[in-house]
Amino acid sequence: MKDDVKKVLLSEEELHAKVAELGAQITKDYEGKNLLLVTVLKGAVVFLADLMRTIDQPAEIDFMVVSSYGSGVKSSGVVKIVKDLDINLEGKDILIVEDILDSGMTLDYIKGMLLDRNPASIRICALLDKPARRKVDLQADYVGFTIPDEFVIGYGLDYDEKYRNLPYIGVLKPEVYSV
Ligand SMILES: O=P(O)(O)OC[C@H]1O[C@H](OP(=O)(O)OP(=O)(O)O)[C@H](O)[C@@H]1O
Ligand code: HPA
Repeated sequence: MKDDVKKVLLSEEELHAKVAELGAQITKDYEGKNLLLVTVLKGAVVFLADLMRTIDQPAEIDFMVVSSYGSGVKSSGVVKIVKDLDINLEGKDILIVEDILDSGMTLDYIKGMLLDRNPASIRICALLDKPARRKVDLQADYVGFTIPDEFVIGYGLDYDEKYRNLPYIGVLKPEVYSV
């Protein structure tokens, strides 16, 4: 698998150090709150699994599955919910845990939808931020790394559903895309 990788963008060590830093900050900020970590499958599962163990507050977790209508969520911004959250959001302090904020269309839609359910608060924690591709005015409240406009894989992120199990974040060789 590593023969397909052109370069390592973020090593396992860099990822783990940053996740610990984010977890420490979230621990402070959510003292005495009703923290609910909301994750959109599948890309963010690896980040969530690591992050939640660095947060020293009693937290709940819940998952959503979304998919795009027709020509794709990234261009249209229209998202269909395939699996909704199980937990009632009223009074909860929601932290949406995402692997990457790219165009921002997915998160913009999800944040708006969750806001309608009367949570006490709602914030976004994105491991990666690719601001060069943003199409909506949306920023994460917690960002791990700001990255250049390159397609990245690993640590949960996929290309064609593969490479999620790479323990680091890398960039694929161009020939992998063209086969
Ligand atoms: O900011 P955007 O341009 O909307 O892109 C970000 C979204 O794209 C990825 O999900 P994807 O649709 O690839 O599904 P996955 O999580 O199952 O990989 C990622 O996990 C975000 O949810
Ligand atoms: O760079 C990326 N890699 C994988 N999935 C993604 N979804 C949005 N951007 C990316």
